[in-house]
Amino acid sequence: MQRTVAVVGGGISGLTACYHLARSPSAPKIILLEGSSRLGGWLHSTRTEDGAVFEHGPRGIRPVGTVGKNTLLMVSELGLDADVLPVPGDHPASKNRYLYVSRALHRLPSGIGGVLRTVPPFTRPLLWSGLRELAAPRGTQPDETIHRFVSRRFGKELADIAIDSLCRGVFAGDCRALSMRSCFPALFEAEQRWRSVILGMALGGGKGPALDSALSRRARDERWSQWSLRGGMETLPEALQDFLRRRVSVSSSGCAALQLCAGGRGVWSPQLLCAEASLFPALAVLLPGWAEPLAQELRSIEAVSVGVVNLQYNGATLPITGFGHLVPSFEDSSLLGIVYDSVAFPEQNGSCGPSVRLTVMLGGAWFEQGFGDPDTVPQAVLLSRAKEAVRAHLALTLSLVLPQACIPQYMLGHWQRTESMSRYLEQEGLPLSLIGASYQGVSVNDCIYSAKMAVTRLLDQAC
Ligand SMILES: Cc1cc2nc3c(=O)[nH]c(=O)nc-3n(C[C@H](O)[C@H](O)[C@H](O)COP(=O)(O)OP(=O)(O)OC[C@H]3O[C@@H](n4cnc5c(N)ncnc54)[C@H](O)[C@@H]3O)c2cc1C
Ligand SMILES: C=Cc1c2[nH]c(c1C)Cc1[nH]c(c(CCC(=O)O)c1C)Cc1[nH]c(c(C)c1CCC(=O)O)Cc1[nH]c(c(C)c1C=C)C2
Repeated sequence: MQRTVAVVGGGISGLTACYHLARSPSAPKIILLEGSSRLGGWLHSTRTEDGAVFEHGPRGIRPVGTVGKNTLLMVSELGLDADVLPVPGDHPASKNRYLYVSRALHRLPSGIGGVLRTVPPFTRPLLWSGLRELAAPRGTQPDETIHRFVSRRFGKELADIAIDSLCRGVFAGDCRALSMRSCFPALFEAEQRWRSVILGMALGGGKGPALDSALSRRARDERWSQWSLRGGMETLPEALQDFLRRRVSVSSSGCAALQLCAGGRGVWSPQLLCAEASLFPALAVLLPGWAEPLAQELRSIEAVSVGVVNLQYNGATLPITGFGHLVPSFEDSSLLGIVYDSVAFPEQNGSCGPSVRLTVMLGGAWFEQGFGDPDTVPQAVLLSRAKEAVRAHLALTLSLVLPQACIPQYMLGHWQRTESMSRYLEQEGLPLSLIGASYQGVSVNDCIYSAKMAVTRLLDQAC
């Protein structure tokens, strides 16, 4: 009898799981249960009548590493090569990233010169931090906050300014609470294996699986820092949806409860990012009472809200060019940073003549402190905060759109939580896999790769 696999959640993780299930030679019957009226989750692009694109969630994907190549391979298989908008290595959006410190924008140092000289806002050359790292002893803790790890190895100034900002620009989170082991596993392991992160990065980096495609070779040759798609990131879930038509039954009535029946199998892709920080309880409540140990672990995975404000300034020009700028928490905790979308992807500006498109990211781990309850904060408050920041940082005035978002937070001990959930599923013999941004990486690449791996394991078990 043909097996049935249920995939819960039609974000990029769930759609990728369906894609690999449908392509398998022993494809099961696939049911996709989605709780909203559209598929794609956070890959959501608003396209205006004049052709401008505004992203609600991710706006660029990195092409590097196993996970980056894997995504480009899927993009190629879906026939999207011609839609890819690359940002090559010599583009200003690849070379220039800024920090807003002491009410001024500072370009982050790059190249040998940048490392040897003192570059503000830092008070000594970054070379000093590198030498300190090479001499620092190996850590002894099973897990550590990112801030502690970096202070111990590279010094406090780098942790306070650069790492604080980096964590806000990737996790919208606080590096004093996030786990090094779970957020940056490759760096954590480099220290364990080689004693030094720098040595580990230089000497380590074993070969991953062969996932090359013409697109990933082009990305390597042209040193792309990131890529998007002409019609916006939502083009990817749309292409997956086209592929899955007639291969998958989609139900948009969502999933109200999960029950095991004899011989049943399920791949669970929970709701991972939502407007509020309470998404994991959402999956936890679907579980039957007897799976309380799993529900408890799920409830303890936190997430933060991000106010995403898209702005378009017609006829304006930016005073600087680059990817964007980040604001460290000591400068302004509730303003995370501003992405200069029109610099990286001018093709998405639309036909209204020259314009500047920006995305202001607000809140994150500091949302409640800065704006109150994400459920009730008036959009006008976020909009005016965003416009004010653009005026103060970039001397531009005017406006458009705004949605909200959430990013899961890997706090200390996250690795134990994920291991304990896997052990529980194995011990109980539960036919379930947990995939998506709350477990093994928040990037689109991570979600796509972990969905593929879960399907491979599930199909292997069946053989
Ligand atoms: C503002 C923002 C910026 C980002 N920027 C980047 C970036 O630049 N680069 C990058 O790589 N990544 C970025 N990310 C991260 C990345 O976009 C997400 O981690 C990823 O899209 C998560 O995909 P997912 O499928 O796991 O979850 P989601 O996209 O949240 O999808 C989950 C799906 O499950 C559905 N669902 C929920 N509950 C139920 C239920 N009970 N029954 C059925 N269905 C249900 C939801 O409606 C949704 O469709 C960003 C995220 C945000 C929010
Ligand atoms: C200001 C807030 C945010 C900005 N982007 C995100 C937030 C919360 C979300 C995000 N950004 C990236 C990822 C994926 C990470 C990956 O592993 O691929 C996610 C979930 C990419 C990214 N953005 C910045 C960095 C340093 C990275 C890591 C990869 C890379 O080096 O490209 C920096 C950055 N993010 C934002 C701004 C304004 C900014 C720096 C100028 C917006």
